[in-house]
Amino acid sequence: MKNSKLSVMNLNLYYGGNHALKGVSMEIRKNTITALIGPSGCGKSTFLRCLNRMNDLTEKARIEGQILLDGEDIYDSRVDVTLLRKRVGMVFQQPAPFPMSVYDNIAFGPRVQGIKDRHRLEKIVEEALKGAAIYDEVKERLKYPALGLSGGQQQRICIARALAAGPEILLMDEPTSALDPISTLKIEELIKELKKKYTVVIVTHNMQQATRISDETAFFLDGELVEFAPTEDIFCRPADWRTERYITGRFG
Ligand SMILES: Nc1ncnc2c1ncn2[C@@H]1O[C@H](COP(=O)(O)OP(=O)(O)OP(=O)(O)O)[C@@H](O)[C@H]1O
Repeated sequence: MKNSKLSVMNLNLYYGGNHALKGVSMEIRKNTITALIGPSGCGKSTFLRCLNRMNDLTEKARIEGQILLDGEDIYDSRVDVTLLRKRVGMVFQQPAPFPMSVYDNIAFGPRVQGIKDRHRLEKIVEEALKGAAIYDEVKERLKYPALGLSGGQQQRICIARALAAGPEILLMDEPTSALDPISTLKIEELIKELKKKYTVVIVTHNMQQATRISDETAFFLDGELVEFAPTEDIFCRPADWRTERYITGRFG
């Protein structure tokens, strides 16, 4: 497919005897926002974690199928998983900055990568904070503890931390579910801005959020990808009766 960033082909995932993803295939296009929706336990987070091999950390998770990133299999044994996770960054539900200053939070990853030069680090931190639309709010407070910021600001610090690694794809697992409506809207605006540079895949329980920000929506049910289509089609003219029941609030 033209502009494909990630191609997922017949992906199955088992947690021991629990078949959590069932033959999922999907093309995720570059510079788009893809929303993953579906009832609790349908496999959204599991699917998201497959995209940067976070499930490798779960001992009993077994995967079959293929995921290609720019045409290359991310599960190939020669893949450097640390590098993969640099290319495919992740933002979680609970904003969880490290208990250190704003500056050190962002510089943490680059320092681990061996960048020591102060000017270079300063530039990376500034760029990442600007990219996460939080620079103006914290530029006078770079030495302050990140945990002293509001929840919405902390989440943008976490996004900045992900950006500092220089990713191509951002995976977001319900990034606004712990935030108030104003902070949520700010993060949504930011995500729409981020797609100019990055490819975004976001799990959300909030269907309005999916309609507000995503280009394409994937509806999961019981480990199966029921429907994957442009967001407008999913919400205005779903092809599958199960999608229709879900988006009209009749189950889930
Ligand atoms: N680490 C794990 N070990 C074992 N089973 C797991 C693990 N993580 C998820 N599961 C199981 O896999 C299935 C899918 O869970 P997953 O968390 O991916 O769903 P979800 O759609 O993201 O749910 P939610 O919306 O509640 O976060 C569920 O049956 C869940 O119990």
